[in-house]
Amino acid sequence: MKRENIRNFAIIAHIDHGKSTLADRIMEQTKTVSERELSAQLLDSMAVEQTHGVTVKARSVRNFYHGADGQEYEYNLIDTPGHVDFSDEVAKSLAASDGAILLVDATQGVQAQTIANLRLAIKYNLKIIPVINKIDNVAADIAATEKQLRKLRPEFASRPILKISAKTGQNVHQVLEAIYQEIPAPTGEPTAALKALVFDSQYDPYQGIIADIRVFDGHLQTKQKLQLMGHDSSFTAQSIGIFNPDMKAVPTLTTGEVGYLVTGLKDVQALQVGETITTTAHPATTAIPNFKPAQSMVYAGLFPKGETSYEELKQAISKLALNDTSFHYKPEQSEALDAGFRCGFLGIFHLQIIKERLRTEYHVEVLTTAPNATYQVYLKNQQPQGEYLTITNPVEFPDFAIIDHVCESFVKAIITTPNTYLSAVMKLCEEHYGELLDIDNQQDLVTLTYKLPVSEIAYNFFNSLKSLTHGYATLDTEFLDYEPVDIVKIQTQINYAPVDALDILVPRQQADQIAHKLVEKLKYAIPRRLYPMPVQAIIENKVIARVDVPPLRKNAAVNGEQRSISKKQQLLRRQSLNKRQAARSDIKLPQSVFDAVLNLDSPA
Ligand SMILES: Nc1nc2c(ncn2[C@@H]2O[C@H](COP(=O)(O)OP(=O)(O)OP(=O)(O)O)[C@@H](O)[C@H]2O)c(=O)[nH]1
Repeated sequence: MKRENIRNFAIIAHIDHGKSTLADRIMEQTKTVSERELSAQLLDSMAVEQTHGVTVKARSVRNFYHGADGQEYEYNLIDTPGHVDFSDEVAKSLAASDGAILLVDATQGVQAQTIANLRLAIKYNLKIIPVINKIDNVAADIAATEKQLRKLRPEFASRPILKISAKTGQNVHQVLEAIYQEIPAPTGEPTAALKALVFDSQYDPYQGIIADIRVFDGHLQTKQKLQLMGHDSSFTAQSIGIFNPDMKAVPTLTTGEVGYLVTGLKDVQALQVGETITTTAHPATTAIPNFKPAQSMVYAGLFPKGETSYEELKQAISKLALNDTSFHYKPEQSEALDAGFRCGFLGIFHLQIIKERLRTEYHVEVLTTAPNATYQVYLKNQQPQGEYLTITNPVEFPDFAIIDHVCESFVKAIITTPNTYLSAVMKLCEEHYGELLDIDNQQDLVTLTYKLPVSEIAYNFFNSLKSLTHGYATLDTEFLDYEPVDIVKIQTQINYAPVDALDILVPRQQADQIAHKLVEKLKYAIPRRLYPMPVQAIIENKVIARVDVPPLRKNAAVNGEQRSISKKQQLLRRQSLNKRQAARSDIKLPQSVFDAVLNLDSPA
């Protein structure tokens, strides 16, 4: 296909506004797939996507469209996820696109994620086509949605705004026409040295790393010797192809085209998303400017559970990380849970999705510890001045006696909510030490901008926000800066043995209250033994709270039964023997224990 007739575009929208449905309709109307094949949403093929009904991974599909101008066009469509926790995926899709269809659900109007995605598209300099979806729905308020959209950007004020139903296919042909008319053809030099951007990748046990690429300059052929810009290592293009929507091999990918490259590389670290590929024979001189991978907001420990071994978890995690650039990991050794990984996520929902993907795609079971934010710890008499420790794991939090001060990451939280829930949302933010930065009214919607400590939103904030607003509010976060906070560590001992995996960092003001709640929750979460087990919460070497996990059977020493002294002594000896054997080593903690820490906000 000649370059002038290629269009690379993404569909961006708020969650559930209909991106995947529109992608399906486009594939159907361009005859990429038949109606029958579309019975299941094709692009959301991952098991976890089908269970949740959301798109987690971006997908690219090549379609051919016969325009009303008589020409044939190659449409490379990239489906993107809409959840706030996956904005990194959206960024990757946009880095490979020249234009974006901004889809807005007429029953819901403009939402926070519509605005956040629009911001990203503008950052990548994309041509944006605003489209109103779900016009067939009886609850659709097309006029109001159009009014909101027109206010979003000066260029939307007077341009035509398409109104479609992705479900019925009504007016979808107008979108197909607008794509070649409005989105520019890719630029680039077909005769220049090869420059291809890796915008996604996955791991195949037989074929190694398969990279999703866009060719920016030159062309790529099978069996070509390739290298990464800035690296010495080289590899051969085992095969190249396109998604149609399944993988289909092609001999060449030329300037502007999107497709896949089978690298044969078996080391999952060998190729990172965002890198530029060139040929060893005629290497390009400069790399394609990289997009910035998102910073991890929350960290949690992932440990093998049940039948899963450490090695299996390691394999699964490294392959998954290749496929998800916003997921980071490093090995961790816990006294209570043994060998595992410290992992960084964009948010709690991201953590849940990773956990499920590990289970459904890699068949490994994991235990996750309570998530925490990142802290910068400045020590007393620190040499050289201004140096700090970066703490992503509460276990590594230094002794309070040597700490000078601690800084925590803060985010800008942009919350869009219907007006009716405004006061409830503001109350929630204030309870979480939020500082109101901005408030913006758009008809029935209010967009609140708060500065919030990450630790406050790392736990239940998102769930509370959703339940307060019956699911209507949206949350988008952006890293701001580190600021001083007064943080202490709560350590937990079960049966006098410290359980490092239960360490949590909390604001000093709330520490006592949290310590009491924690032991109360643990009392019911820890599996019982034949003898009572004390659970203690310790802050700065002082026991702040204590409960006893009741024994499975009554204690020989305290039950009121009439027994001979020698019988009681015998029982007591046996119990104390049990206790000594049990202390430290064999406290097996189920996931419910860590969930208890996670749900400290809810009543005991
Ligand atoms: N009535 C009506 N429903 C639609 C239309 N388009 C999509 N839907 C429905 O809206 C829901 C969400 O659609 P999806 O296409 O999965 O939305 P999405 O934006 O891809 O969602 P995520 O991948 O989770 O971000 C589904 O139940 C669709 O059937 C439409 O034009 N009309």
